[in-house]
Amino acid sequence: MSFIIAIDGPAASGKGTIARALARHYGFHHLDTGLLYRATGARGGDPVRAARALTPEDLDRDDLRSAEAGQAASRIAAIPEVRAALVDFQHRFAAQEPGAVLDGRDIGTVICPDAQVKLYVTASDQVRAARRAAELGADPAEVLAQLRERDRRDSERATAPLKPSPDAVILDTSTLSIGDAIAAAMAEVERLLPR
Ligand SMILES: Nc1ncnc2c1ncn2[C@@H]1O[C@H](COP(=O)(O)OP(=O)(O)OP(=O)(O)O)[C@@H](O)[C@H]1O
Ligand SMILES: Nc1ccn([C@@H]2O[C@H](COP(=O)(O)O)[C@@H](O)[C@H]2O)c(=O)n1
Repeated sequence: MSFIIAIDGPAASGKGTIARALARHYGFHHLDTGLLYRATGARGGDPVRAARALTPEDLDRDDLRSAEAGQAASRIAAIPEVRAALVDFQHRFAAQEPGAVLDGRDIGTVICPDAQVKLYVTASDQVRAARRAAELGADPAEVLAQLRERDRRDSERATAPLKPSPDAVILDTSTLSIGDAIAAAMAEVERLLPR
């Protein structure tokens, strides 16, 4: 049986950074599930049709990391039929041996409720905005407003809202360096990894 690490959290909390490091360390497959929603939004047209037609190549587009693509993603992510169209791909990805790390908003709650490790990675709004602004070379105040709008939309939607699974370990990275955040996440995996 594949070993699944589910990592959820709000925008720019550092979940992708941790997910990539864990996948590299353990030799697991990694899926940034936000890319599915970003690529669906970037396809344009009817979002449900776009989600159903998504191919792995769509995830390689080089315009998916922009703030605009993030906003478009969070709008179409609130549509239940869009989410339903993306479930099978995520389940197949998670089933790969020897294990998989998926990061997103609903991995521990909806997509992989039986994941062996569940982390909810968070950080203060200001810290997240500063990190994302530095990454994009953007204005921190503008990024802060966008993050808050996206988090509100993601948390308040009716289907698969952003929230920690009751059995998730909460990891607040506000005052942690990247190395310390990865070490804290790895300590949790080590506790639960069968030997
Ligand atoms: N602990 C940390 N300390 C400082 N910078 C960090 C830390 N963790 C992540 N970062 C930086 O913050 C930015 C956002 O991190 P990352 O992309 O991992 O977040 P995310 O939660 O996956 O974002 P998204 O929701 O957009 O997918 C990146 O530039 C990353 O290098
Ligand atoms: N499991 C997920 C992952 C993402 N979303 C939505 O996509 C937007 C972009 O995600 P990033 O991780 O790339 O920032 C995000 O704001 C969510 O609306 C989702 O709904 N479920």
